[in-house]
Amino acid sequence: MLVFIVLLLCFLGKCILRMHGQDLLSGDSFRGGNRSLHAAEMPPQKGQAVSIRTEGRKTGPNGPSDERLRARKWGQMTQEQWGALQGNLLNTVGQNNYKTWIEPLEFAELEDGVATFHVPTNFIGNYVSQNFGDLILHQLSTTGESIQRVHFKVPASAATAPKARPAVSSPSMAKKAAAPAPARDSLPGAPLDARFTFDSFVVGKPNELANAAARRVAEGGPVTFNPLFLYGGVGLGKTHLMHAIAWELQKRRPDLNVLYLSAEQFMYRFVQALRDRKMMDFKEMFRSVDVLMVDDVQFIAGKDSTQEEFFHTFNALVDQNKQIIISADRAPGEIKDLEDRIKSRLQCGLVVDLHPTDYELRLGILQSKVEQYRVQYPDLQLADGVLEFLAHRISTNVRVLEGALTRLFAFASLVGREITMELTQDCLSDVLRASERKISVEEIQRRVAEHYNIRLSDMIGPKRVRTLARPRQIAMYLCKQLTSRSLPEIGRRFGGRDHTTVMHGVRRIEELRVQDGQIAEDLELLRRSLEA
Ligand SMILES: Nc1ncnc2c1ncn2[C@@H]1O[C@H](COP(=O)(O)OP(=O)(O)OP(=O)(O)O)[C@@H](O)[C@H]1O
Repeated sequence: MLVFIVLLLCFLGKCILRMHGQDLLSGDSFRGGNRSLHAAEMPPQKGQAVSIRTEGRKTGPNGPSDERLRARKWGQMTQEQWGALQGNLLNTVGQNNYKTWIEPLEFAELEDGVATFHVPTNFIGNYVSQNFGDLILHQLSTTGESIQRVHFKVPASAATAPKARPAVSSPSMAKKAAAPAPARDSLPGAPLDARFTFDSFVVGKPNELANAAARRVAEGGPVTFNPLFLYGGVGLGKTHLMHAIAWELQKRRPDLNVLYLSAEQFMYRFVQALRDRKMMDFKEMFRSVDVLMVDDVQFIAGKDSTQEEFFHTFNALVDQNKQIIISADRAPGEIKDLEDRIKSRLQCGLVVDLHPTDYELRLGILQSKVEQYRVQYPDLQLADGVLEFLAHRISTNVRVLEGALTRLFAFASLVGREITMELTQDCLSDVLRASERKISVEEIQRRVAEHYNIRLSDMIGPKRVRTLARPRQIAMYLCKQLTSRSLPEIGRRFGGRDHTTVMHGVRRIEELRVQDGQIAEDLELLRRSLEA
């Protein structure tokens, strides 16, 4: 009997303990006991109460448990740490990449060595993972936390939100968008660069037609030409103009559903839809836009299924009288491996090319960038002639030109010096070498000989009379300025002269350039004709 009573008491005691435990667990739930340390380090989920599960742990009814307090502290610390790391990332990836790819990331949680970030779209997630994943992991590891992996995901709340899409999809606009939040996962568009507007686009002869056509489309009036096809070489402003159209349309016609994306993103979305068996959603989404802008369409050349889908999307939109704007690096007819039926569709509207920049346009772009830099570097002095020099020397593309100027300003501000010609040549020696026009020594000799009306043979011959020696020195000077040849090489091409003779000639012309207006004018004329 005694044994029975003891057993009964034990059983009742266990029941009471278990009930008590469940009561306590009803307020908060906890994660597995064997991972209790890690669970206690879990940061709170965004927008929710802390959700940490464990077994057999208790918390008082009047306040959070120790674990919960620790979890909060950890969460705050991590957000702070992430904030600090963002600064490092900005320095490493540059402002443009940062704004487009890093800024939209929201730190969500750290669990089992996996740091999770929320991203507005799967596309951004994949892009960041592929291009900046290692960098972010490296930065996170500097905090001393044990992090093996970074993971990017679209938050569930965004994926299940009602389907709505802003007129133009961009992270900054997505941030501005009022509730209800758009279904970010359904946004296939690429972020727009806030700097690429019509205001910041410098117009010159080479791009005036493209600019005018882009502006017309950006008015959002009745569709007059479809598609607008912009093409041109690398870095000539195609993307800039497309973004400018998108921004302008957003301002003027916020009712329109504008979608900008690269052909690569189009393909990516298409493949993803196939994989997820969501082709109907894909078709519906692309057919519901009012303005479709596809950048770098040459990318889909040779990709049969993507071309097929693009073709149908294109036709469906044109049939509905929806505006399409396409860009490519060459004219439709010249895109290799692009189906003929697509080529002919692309030629149906207005095909406009952006010509390579000329000196005046390059100078205009540099001047406009310098105005922007004046705000950032108010104390920096810029010597006369530097912009003209850069506009002359860097004619490859605007991207390189801009990059050179950015570097120059950053460098000058770091060393606290005026931007002189000498500093420019030092700081940008590699860019200047790389973008050197392929002007040959022979071409210079020929032009100078023509200009001074002397025989080419006299240019390289032994005679030293002033009427021949001066043009020869001018030609040597121009060879030094406009080619990458060394002094000994130049000497060899001038009838096997010694490099000291070339050096003397170059110095003499440098002096005369300042003292003698006629020589300065001749040099300018010759340089222009050689660079034309
Ligand atoms: N006319 C212009 N005025 C001001 N900035 C310009 C102009 N043309 C190009 N740029 C600048 O040059 C850079 C490169 O331009 P963009 O990216 O639009 O070139 P792209 O033609 O699309 O090149 P890619 O073929 O490589 O895609 C951008 O920073 C852009 O702002």
